[in-house]
Amino acid sequence: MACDLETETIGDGKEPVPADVSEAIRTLIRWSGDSPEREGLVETPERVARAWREYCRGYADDPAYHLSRIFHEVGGYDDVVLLKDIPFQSHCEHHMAPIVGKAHIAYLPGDYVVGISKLARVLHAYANRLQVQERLTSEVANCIWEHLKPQGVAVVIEATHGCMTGRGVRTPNVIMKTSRMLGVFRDDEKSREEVLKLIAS
Ligand SMILES: Nc1nc2c(ncn2[C@@H]2O[C@H](COP(=O)(O)OP(=O)(O)OP(=O)(O)O)[C@@H](O)[C@H]2O)c(=O)[nH]1
Ligand SMILES: [Zn+2]
Repeated sequence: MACDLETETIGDGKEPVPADVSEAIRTLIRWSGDSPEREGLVETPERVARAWREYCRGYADDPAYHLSRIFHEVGGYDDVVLLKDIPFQSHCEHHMAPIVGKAHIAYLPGDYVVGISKLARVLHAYANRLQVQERLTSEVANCIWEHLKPQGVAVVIEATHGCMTGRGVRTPNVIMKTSRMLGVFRDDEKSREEVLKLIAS
């Protein structure tokens, strides 16, 4: 599969769409109450199919790859590194509706640090899949813990779920918050309080 990890596109955006995928989307349009033969909808099945390949590009992206280039020399820096307010989009695995939010990723280095963009890349590699917020939070934290081997990792995610705002209970402006603490941030209350304060600041 052609996946350019730098620009985060899949193929050239014009790859052929299998006939059964287009037909499935035509069926969905009919089920929704419209006609797939209507002029404005004729090319929609292929557009939707390609859009979904793009929303789900994380399946072709190995999160661990982004943590394969780590640095030993940090000039004696031994305090928390925080990447705050990283915007992301995902889709919930129950309704395939948008999850939109921001993530905060912090770690206390052990022997290594990583280029900060890589933390956001790990997030997107997992977010661009069908998800539940709890698993997304855990997967990001576990990946950093396993591959960067820090003393602690804290991942906090705040997001709104389209399946709650646009359908179902139809309750707007509700934010779901999840957090996953590992190492020192899990075991030591003072360290956890410090990192949460930094995230909230
Ligand atoms: N814990 C959790 N729940 C989620 C997430 N995304 C969506 N959900 C919920 O998943 C649940 C699925 O419930 P079901 O009863 O199987 O589906 P449903 O009948 O469409 O539920 P309603 O949304 O209440 O109409 C809903 O309560 C959603 O709000 C998530 O990331 N984490
Ligand atoms: Zn949902």
